[in-house]
Amino acid sequence: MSKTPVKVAVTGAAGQIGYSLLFRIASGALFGPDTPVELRLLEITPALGALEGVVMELDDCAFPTLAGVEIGDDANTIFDGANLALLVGARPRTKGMERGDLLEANGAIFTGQGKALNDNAADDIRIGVTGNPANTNALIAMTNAPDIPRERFSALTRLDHNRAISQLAAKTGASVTDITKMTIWGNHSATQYPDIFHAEIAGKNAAEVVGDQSWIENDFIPTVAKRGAAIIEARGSSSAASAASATIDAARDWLTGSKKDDWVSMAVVSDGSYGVPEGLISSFPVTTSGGSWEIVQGLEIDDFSRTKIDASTAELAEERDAVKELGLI
Ligand SMILES: NC(=O)C1=CN([C@@H]2O[C@H](COP(=O)(O)OP(=O)(O)OC[C@H]3O[C@@H](n4cnc5c(N)ncnc54)[C@H](O)[C@@H]3O)[C@@H](O)[C@H]2O)C=CC1
Ligand SMILES: O=C([O-])CC(=O)C(=O)O
Repeated sequence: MSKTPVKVAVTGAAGQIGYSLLFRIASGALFGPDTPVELRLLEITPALGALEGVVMELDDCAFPTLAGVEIGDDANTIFDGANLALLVGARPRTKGMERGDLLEANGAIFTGQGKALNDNAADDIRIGVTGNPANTNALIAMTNAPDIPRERFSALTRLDHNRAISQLAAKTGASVTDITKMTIWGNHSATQYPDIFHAEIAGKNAAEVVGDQSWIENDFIPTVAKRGAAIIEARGSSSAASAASATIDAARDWLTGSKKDDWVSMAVVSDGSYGVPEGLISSFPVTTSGGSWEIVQGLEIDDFSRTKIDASTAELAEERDAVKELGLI
């Protein structure tokens, strides 16, 4: 293992997601056992003490793939030379809050971080945004990083994608590995549209296998879309280990490629495909390869799906207008 380490920057590293995410990255879950990783961890100043404790634990794991750790509260320093930036740091919502409530509180973080990435990251930088409201935070960071190609930014809807696969597997008795071509459209919010009309279970159309439109509309879609709130209700704090796992899945597939005859859901900048307004960061079915993605084309969208996609992208347009109003983009 003599390769140059991949520099992975993680923000909000002392938070709950960070506590799961860092150990998985350090142990090779993202780049495999033969690629050393340097972690570059950003936190706000008051959390640096706690972050030092996390670094002590990372040291204590003696991970063969962990080549070094740098911590700090200055984004310019931490993003210096980063090849991958996972922007997790943001205030999570608590009971009773909707994601919209976080727009102002968290949006401001992403202007500064977008600029710092623009000025300091490596030329091959890829940026994944997990911190909520993830799509609009990614839009803010992208807009504030004019020198970084727009397709290098994505927001996390892989957790929703994984949740949708899990729910469909439970309903049909299929194994999660039999389920392919799941799609999350739109915003990582309660308006998202988990779509099984193009999904397959062991090669058969998933909606036909289920054969129950009422379950799709009244059970599956709301369960997936409101899963984050259900976890907050049950746990008293928002999903963390599953969010970290999805953050890894998303980055790994982006960099190493999606599986043959399958696709993944990623929120990426719209080129107008499927009527999603150009420039919004919206979730699509995408295939990936070597750090690039392509929106899957040619899927038939019926009236039911059209209405759902339009509702979620209308919410994204409203969020974009709100952050424009706040001067963040
Ligand atoms: N997209 C998705 O699927 C999911 C997103 N999330 C979101 O991820 C974010 C993080 O969640 P948790 O780790 O549970 O929250 P947390 O509150 O445990 O940790 C957040 C950390 O971010 C840090 N932070 C705040 N401002 C920062 C800044 N300017 N720079 C660097 N670090 C900063 C805080 O000090 C804190 O340690 C939240 O916005 C949450 O809503 C959570 C679950 C799923
Ligand atoms: O719902 C929340 O606030 C946390 C989150 O994004 C999720 O679990 O999907």
